[in-house]
Parts: sequence; structure tokens; C-alpha cells
Amino acid sequence: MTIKEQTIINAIGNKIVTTDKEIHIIGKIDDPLILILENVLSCAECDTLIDLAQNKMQRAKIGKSHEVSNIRTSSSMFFEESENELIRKIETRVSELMNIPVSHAEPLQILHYKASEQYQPHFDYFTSDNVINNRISTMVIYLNDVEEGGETYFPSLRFTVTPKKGSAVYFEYFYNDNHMNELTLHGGNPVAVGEKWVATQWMRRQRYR
Ligand SMILES: O=C(O)CCC(=O)C(=O)O
Ligand SMILES: [Fe+2]
Repeated sequence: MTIKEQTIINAIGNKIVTTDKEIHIIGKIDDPLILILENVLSCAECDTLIDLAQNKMQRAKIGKSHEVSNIRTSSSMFFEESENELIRKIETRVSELMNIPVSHAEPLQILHYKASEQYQPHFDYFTSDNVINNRISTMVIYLNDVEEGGETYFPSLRFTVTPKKGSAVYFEYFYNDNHMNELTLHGGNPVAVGEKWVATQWMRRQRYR
């Protein structure tokens, strides 16, 4: 007899209710658990996050101009923990959704891809043997509609998610069966037309802040 692995989110029914929002589950894969969630952020929240991030990206780039990576060609920044009222509100909502205390949350990351930029397939967890407080789950929230391309894809599952403003893809990789974790290999397809903004929340097994 095989015993089904425990999941972090108990995704029964069509929605997840948080303190300030009802979020609809519009797609699901069971093993590993992957959820497509609608309306995690409002359009106004997406726009504000992009505005706030935009200034900081420009500043962050100055010191990092020598850094070249073929794995991820997008640019990124992190918000400070509970940096302002909006970040605090989003952190609270997302941690309720992910069913993990906000104290286990990494700072919220913003990624910006211009046309042709991409993120090669990778695991979000660290694979070295001596990791102490590894990541266990991810939520990627789309902050804009991408004209063409820029999908999040899971090559081992042959599964693709099209960015939609305010929606999100959630997945977890804390399973005992490492094969299940490996199935969460994922990347961001090159943006063909337009640009792509996402906010990524990674959760740790133990307290992180
Ligand atoms: O941009 C995407 O679709 C994926 C982003 C991602 O994999 C990450 O932030 O870890
Ligand atoms: Fe990732």
C-alpha cells in the first residue's frame, strides 16, 4: 500500500479564504501539489508593486552591472520585511494562502523580464547536502498580462501557466519522496512580446525572520 504524501495546503473545494480576500482555485495538479489561483492581488496592488519596485531596480542595477547570468536574464529586487503597509498586507495574505507563518517567509522578490529575457528551468529549493533551513514552497504572482510568451513552465510535468495579472501559481516541494520534489523543476519562458513582472514568495521550513 502506498501512503499519500501530506501537503502543506489542504486544497479542498474551489477557494481559499484569507482574512481579507477569497481566492479561487482555477487549476490544480495533485502530486506534486500545484495550484493556479485567481485574483491573489488586485490590479491596483499589482500596479503599486511594479511602481515601488521600478525605482529600486534602477538603483540596484548600478552596483551589479558586472553580474552576468545566463540562467536568469531578468532583473530583480527584494522588498524589506513589512517595508510598508502594502507589503505587510500582501505578506499576510500570501502566508495565510500558503498556510505557513509569515515568520518563515523570505523577503518578497520582484522580477522583471524584458522581451527575450527568461529564467532557465531550476529548483527553488537548495540541493546541496548540508542545507539547514531549506525552502519548502513557492508562490509566483503575475503582476501584468504578458502580450506573448513568458509562461511559467514545468518541463517534467509538461505543464505551462500563462501569466495573468493578479493570478498566481503555487507549488510545494517538501515531500519525503524526492522524485515528487524534482517534478517541480520550472522556468520562465522567454518573453516574446511585451514585458513580464512577477512577485515571488518563497517559504522556509523553519523561522527565517
Ligand atoms: O517568472 C517565472 O515565471 C518563474 C519565476 C521563478 O521561477 C522564481 O522566481 O523562482
Ligand atoms: Fe523558481
